[in-house]
Amino acid sequence: MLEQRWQQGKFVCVGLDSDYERLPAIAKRAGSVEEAIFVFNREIIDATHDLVCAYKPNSAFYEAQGEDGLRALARTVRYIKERYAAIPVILDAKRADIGSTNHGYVSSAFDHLGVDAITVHPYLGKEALAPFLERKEKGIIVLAKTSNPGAGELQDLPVGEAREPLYQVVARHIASDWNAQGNCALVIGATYPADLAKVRALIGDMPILIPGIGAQGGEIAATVTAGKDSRGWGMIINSSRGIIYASHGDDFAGASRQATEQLSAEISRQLSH
Ligand SMILES: O=c1ccn([C@@H]2O[C@H](COP(=O)(O)O)[C@@H](O)[C@H]2O)c(=O)[nH]1
Repeated sequence: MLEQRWQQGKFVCVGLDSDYERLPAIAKRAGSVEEAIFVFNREIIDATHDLVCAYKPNSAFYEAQGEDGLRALARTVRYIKERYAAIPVILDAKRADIGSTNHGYVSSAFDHLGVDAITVHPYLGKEALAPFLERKEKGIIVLAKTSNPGAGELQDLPVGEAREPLYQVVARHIASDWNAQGNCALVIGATYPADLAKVRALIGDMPILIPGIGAQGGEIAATVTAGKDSRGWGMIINSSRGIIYASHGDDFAGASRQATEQLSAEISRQLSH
């Protein structure tokens, strides 16, 4: 699914981090919390669907609203699947536990919610993540170097005989060993372009989900230079707040389209250099 989108020059992932408290008044007038979040998402999806390579709802914003939020998330995923079936949906939930518990996370995300991919953290190791990794028709996107300022506290620690930073060890393990089904990808923050380049050199053409553009300070030019694969593809470049809150007025959907178009055009410009 991603390759089809990349072939069309689409690299932007719209992060549906729909925080009820930040929704424009016009969306809140839709009624319940569930309805407001769903309507907000639907308008943004309808306004951006032809520009994106993926949508990425972050489960935190939906869980925060209890049952209303969870119903809005389920309706949002269903809406994308029914209207825009070619667009992958990534659930950003950063799951992972011992193997037996992971079966529950897998059923919840893939069988009930119906998303195409999920983010997980690697801390419990390949054995524990087997229930995710075995789902060869789904994408398993593993955190390697996150975008936050404190990411290096653990992720940069030198490990093993070669004293390699931990995030590089994680990236190599996943590319060489965990990816037997060809369904893995990595998360590398746009805020660390030098590390992004190092990881790209280690993992070949494996996809990378790249958050941290815009609100967190990541720059497009450095991200594209460091993140593109040998085909000039391989990037899922996420922007959440920069797109969905581009306007807080009645024109929020149009503004989200404009912000997506701008980001997409900037990525294309960098790719053509
Ligand atoms: O390293 C990471 C991993 C995930 N995220 C998530 O991506 C979006 C970023 O939102 P912006 O508003 O574009 O900053 C959000 O859902 C994060 O939880 C990340 O930022 N960094």
